[in-house]
Amino acid sequence: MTDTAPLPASPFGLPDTALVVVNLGTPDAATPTAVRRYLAEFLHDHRVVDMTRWLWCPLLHFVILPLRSRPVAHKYASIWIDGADGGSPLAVHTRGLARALDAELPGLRVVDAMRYGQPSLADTLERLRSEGIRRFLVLPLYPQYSTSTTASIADVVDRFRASAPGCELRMVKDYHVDAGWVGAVADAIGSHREREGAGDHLLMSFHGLPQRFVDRGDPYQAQCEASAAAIAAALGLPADAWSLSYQSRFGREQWLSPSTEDTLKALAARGVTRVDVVAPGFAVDCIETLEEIAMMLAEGFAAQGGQLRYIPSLNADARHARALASLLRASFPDTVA
Ligand SMILES: C=CC1=C(C)c2cc3[nH]c(cc4nc(cc5[nH]c(cc1n2)c(C)c5CCC(=O)O)C(CCC(=O)O)=C4C)c(C)c3C=C
Ligand SMILES: [Fe+2]
Ligand SMILES: [Fe+2]
Repeated sequence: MTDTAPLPASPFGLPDTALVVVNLGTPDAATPTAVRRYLAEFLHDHRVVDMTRWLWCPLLHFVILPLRSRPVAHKYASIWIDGADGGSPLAVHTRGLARALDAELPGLRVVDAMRYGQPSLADTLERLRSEGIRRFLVLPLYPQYSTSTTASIADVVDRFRASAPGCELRMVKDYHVDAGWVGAVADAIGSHREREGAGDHLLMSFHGLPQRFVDRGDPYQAQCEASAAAIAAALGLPADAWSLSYQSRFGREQWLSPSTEDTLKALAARGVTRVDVVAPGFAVDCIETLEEIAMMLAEGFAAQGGQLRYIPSLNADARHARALASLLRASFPDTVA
């Protein structure tokens, strides 16, 4: 089949191919109960915490969930989006991006799904199959591949594939240096700099990962570095005008360094007062960007006499949808027109 050949239609004239846009997941309310339910599912995944269950389950159920659910619920409450179409920013923006992609890709049925929580990826695949979909394209909203995130989505896809003979499932692995995506991130940074004036330094902050994962072969760190270098090159930034750091450490073991917090302290100590922070690993805004960077780290930097300006994620921006649509056309030329 060529790039431009029409998709075979289902008996009802609807597309028989679905694009499932998958994100991590998020609580369905900013309450300790909902956060506990979400964290319990997330932190039970062996891809995320690989500690032996004998040790991890008691620690999770009797220490982490009781201690963490309430303060984390307060954090979610501080960023929650009100209104009929509201909710956790990660859910709201993921839904919005799926709608924007649906408009870009008329031959596909585009839906959003979550690895943890609702709408569950496993249930979504099953529902689509019951509605006649036989071909599935899966787009994890992680530009950089990690076993803790992308591979966990692949686990669900593999399980569904094994249970659904006759269905074809294909998945994007990563898009960390995809030219369209790099251009969209660079454009968003460029627009911010035009509007607000360029800061003295651009910090690209990525979600962290235990160092151990990288030591055993996870390509995540190398892909974050390649993404940051490509974005800086697209903006024409000299090496001393930007840096890369890792945020959102969880637990006590060694995570990737330098941390975003330490990097901001070092910049303040060097007399850098105006820092623009962007988070290119987060396709959409979430607790880690809106609460951790734009609220907590910004407050900490202000206390050191500086000004931190957070540049929002691409979210449901048309540039984002166009870049991902091109990526899908290039990745699946026989299916995406
Ligand atoms: C962008 C890529 C991500 C990687 C890699 C990643 C690894 C990773 N995360 C945790 C623990 C937590 N992460 C949490 C939130 C969270 N993580 C990502 C993305 C990546 N995580 C996103 C997009 C979010 C936001 C979710 C939202 O609802 O807005 C949380 C929950 C919040 C909290 O309790 O602080 C935890 C916990 C580990 C352990 C890990 C790698 C092993
Ligand atoms: Fe358990
Ligand atoms: Fe995380």
